[in-house]
Amino acid sequence: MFKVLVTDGISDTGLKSLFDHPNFIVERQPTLKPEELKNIIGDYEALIVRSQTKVTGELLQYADRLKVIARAGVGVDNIDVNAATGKGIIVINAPGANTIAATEHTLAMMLSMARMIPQAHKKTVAGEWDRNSFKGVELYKKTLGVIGMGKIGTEVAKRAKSFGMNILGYDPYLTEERAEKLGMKKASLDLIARESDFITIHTPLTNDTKGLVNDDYLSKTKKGVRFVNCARGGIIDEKALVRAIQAGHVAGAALDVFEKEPVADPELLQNPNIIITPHLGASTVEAQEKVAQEVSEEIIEILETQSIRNAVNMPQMSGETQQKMQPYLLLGEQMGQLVVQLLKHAPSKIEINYYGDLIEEDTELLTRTMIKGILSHHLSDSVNLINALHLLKEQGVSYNVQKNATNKGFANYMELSITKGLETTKIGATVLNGYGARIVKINEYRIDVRPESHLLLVKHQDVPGMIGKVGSLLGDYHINIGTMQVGRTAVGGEAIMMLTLDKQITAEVIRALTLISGLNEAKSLELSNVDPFYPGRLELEKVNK
Ligand SMILES: NC(=O)C1=CN([C@@H]2O[C@H](COP(=O)(O)OP(=O)(O)OC[C@H]3O[C@@H](n4cnc5c(N)ncnc54)[C@H](O)[C@@H]3O)[C@@H](O)[C@H]2O)C=CC1
Ligand SMILES: O=C(O)C(=O)COP(=O)(O)O
Repeated sequence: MFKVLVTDGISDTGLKSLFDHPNFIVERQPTLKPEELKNIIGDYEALIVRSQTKVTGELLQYADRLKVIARAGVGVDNIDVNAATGKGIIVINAPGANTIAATEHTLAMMLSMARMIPQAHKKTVAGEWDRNSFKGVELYKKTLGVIGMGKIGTEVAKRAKSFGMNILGYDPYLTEERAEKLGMKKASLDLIARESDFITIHTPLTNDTKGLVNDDYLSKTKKGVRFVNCARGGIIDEKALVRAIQAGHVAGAALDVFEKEPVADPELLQNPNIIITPHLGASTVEAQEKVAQEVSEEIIEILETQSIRNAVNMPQMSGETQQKMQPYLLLGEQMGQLVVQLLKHAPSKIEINYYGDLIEEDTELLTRTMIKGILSHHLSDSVNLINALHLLKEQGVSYNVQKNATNKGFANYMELSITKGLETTKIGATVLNGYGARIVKINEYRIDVRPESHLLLVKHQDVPGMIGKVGSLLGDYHINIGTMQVGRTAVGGEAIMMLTLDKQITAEVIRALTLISGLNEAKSLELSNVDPFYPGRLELEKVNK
């Protein structure tokens, strides 16, 4: 049974899949104080929030069972994603589910500001029929500057075009071609300042965007410009905005989001040229159902089948890439598990090299699987694909990943080496088309072994009779050998034997093996379960059965 805590106002209809699921208990606590939340968070596997609940690092210290934090919306700035990552907690959101709601709210705010509808409404319902104070401006033939041309910015631009506006867009990812297709112009921030009659913000709040619209930027804008912010408070410096409005340079602002919510600053609340809504951009019936439905379904998928779609703290992969990469992901973790058992110590340095077809792929997740495999030997279950890199940094282990144009004789090949002091161990592996995963190199020895749960590595003198002696001793202990491979670098020197066994070998058998004359070392190597958070892990397990 999984327990899900829902704070903030989340749509009941959207939560239906969780309510209906026999393995989930959903509890709603919409009015908790931070202290109260701290006291109960330890009971839940999943937490669903909107923008109101602050999921701080301190709160997460109490979240011992928490596996998923779901943001029923887009912005995750109310969640300490770093702290969640450190604890291996997946943070998901519902990108796109409230795009239309936020878009329409932006246009509603722009039109309301242009025609002073809230101000006129207030006066009229108070009994005054004032037809002189509210002469607005038209959007037609005006220039709209859109800062942030992502999902919402793009939809705003499309709709503003239908009002006959000229659109300028700024976004580091906006290309000339896409701008042209949308019938708008790609512009710099300065050009937007110089030419826009309206400027609307649609970026996340980041270190780059915090205070993006400040005194300096405002001083570059056209006199009479009007601002809309339905993205995040803090992107526009509120004090600077008020100064520019009071100076008569900025004609007005329509704000849905604030540096501090709820907003209490009288300079904003009582300014006749500023219209305000209480963070309502996503508040439509449709958007609220959709965000809640998307995160509910994803929570079920993550906790029941361990597959992830919209994690904020995990590299994203298309379904097609996931399918292609699945065998490598499992092999990567197994390489990590093996290499650390060979080194016997926790490493201080990790080197990963990709060759052949793999250099064309996004290998970030694959790298994480190797690191997870290495770290889990000493840190066990506390490591997963979410926190692997974070924990590595915490342990002070350096890592380096390289993609190489050569192919090392295989269509794809990956090599993982780890170092502690002067000692380095290395595993090379490939996925053979039609035959599956193979370990093809251990340190300097070439081998060809399918990774299985129980492995035995023997180092011995390259002399006749060694294979027979090892085989017969294992037989005496009723240990069945699945496969066996030998490798050597020079005839008559040291050689290795890698065996796959049907069961784990005991310390007693290892001791008996080391008594064989000519046998230098015997080592049991164990491969455990794969990470529960692989994308498509279940399919992967089917493939490997
Ligand atoms: N008021 C409300 O209730 C709502 C607010 N939002 C907020 O709206 C914002 C945009 O949401 P989406 O369009 O869904 O996100 P998105 O991720 O699709 O788009 C964000 C865009 O901002 C761009 N960007 C990032 N840094 C930038 C910079 N320094 N300068 C210019 N562009 C930059 C990105 O390249 C991206 O294209 C988010 O902050 C989100 O939290 C979203 C929904 C509702
Ligand atoms: O999705 C977003 O980023 C929003 O800002 C919406 O916030 P809310 O869910 O309405 O508290």
